[in-house]
Amino acid sequence: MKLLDGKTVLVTGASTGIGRAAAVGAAKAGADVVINYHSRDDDAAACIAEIEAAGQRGLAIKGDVAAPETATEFVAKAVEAFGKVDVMVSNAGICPFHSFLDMPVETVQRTMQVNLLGGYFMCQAAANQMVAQGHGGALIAVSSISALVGGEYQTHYTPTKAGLHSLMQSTAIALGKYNIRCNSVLPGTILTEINKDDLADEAKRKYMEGRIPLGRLGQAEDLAGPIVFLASDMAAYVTGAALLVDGGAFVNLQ
Ligand SMILES: NC(=O)C1=CN([C@@H]2O[C@H](COP(=O)(O)OP(=O)(O)OC[C@H]3O[C@@H](n4cnc5c(N)ncnc54)[C@H](OP(=O)(O)O)[C@@H]3O)[C@@H](O)[C@H]2O)C=CC1
Ligand SMILES: C[C@H](O)[C@@H]1OC(=O)[C@H](O)[C@@H]1O
Repeated sequence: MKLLDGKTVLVTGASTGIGRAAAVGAAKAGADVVINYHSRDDDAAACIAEIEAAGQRGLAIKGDVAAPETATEFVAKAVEAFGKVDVMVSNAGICPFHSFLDMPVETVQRTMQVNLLGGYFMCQAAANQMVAQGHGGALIAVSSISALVGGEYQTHYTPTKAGLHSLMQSTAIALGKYNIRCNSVLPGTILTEINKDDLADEAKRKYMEGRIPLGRLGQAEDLAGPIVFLASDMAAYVTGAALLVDGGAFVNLQ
């Protein structure tokens, strides 16, 4: 018996990085998995191949999470294909690093729309489906350590991560009566496409590594276990929680 046997798990932003690791991790734990992605057709197809190699069914649906209708379509197509939705992992996100004083309006708006509003509408669409099904479910938002601490070039980004953290707290209250659990994971610095350019700066990368008690930056796969746990019945009494997955970076003051 695997942790997610019989469950249908939806993951946004799963063509690469943390979303892909979560999708493949869910499949390895026994779930059928439907993924959303924005632009990387080949990577999305490769993710589905990994899901199928794990012996599970997979389906990729392209769409921009910034548009509310992407969420309702994503959930509807998942139900059409696999009959139900048990878990929504709202992961899609962007972080175009930029200084505060000259931050372009469009960059702020796009970051808010993708990261926060995209997460809101995805969780709302999944929750409506779960309520209609009548047997509970789990929402998991990929927030960030950046929900708790700031970043000089992330003034448009960190509020979206704090917002997702807060969204899971409020939805935990709103949806508890339906046995829908709502939690967030708070990754630290994880080596993915989102920060490839930022961490190409050797000095910055070394500095970030030096802040981490476990002595290394994270890999996308480091998030798979925590996400599978929160999706599973092992976490049946966990809701409104936020799980730091940061190698200890947050607690490392001195
Ligand atoms: N890496 C890190 O250090 C940390 C990351 N996070 C969060 O983790 C999440 C995943 O990031 P990560 O894996 O690192 O980054 P990646 O850049 O590797 O992956 C981002 C994923 O999001 C998708 N995506 C981007 N924009 C949209 C959109 N408008 N609609 C649908 N999908 C979209 C991308 O799709 P495609 O490639 O097809 O365009 C891709 O699948 C983000 O929310 C990020 O904020 C949190 C803390 C730390
Ligand atoms: C993209 C950044 O490297 C990454 O994003 C986060 O949310 C983390 O806090 C890191 O800053």
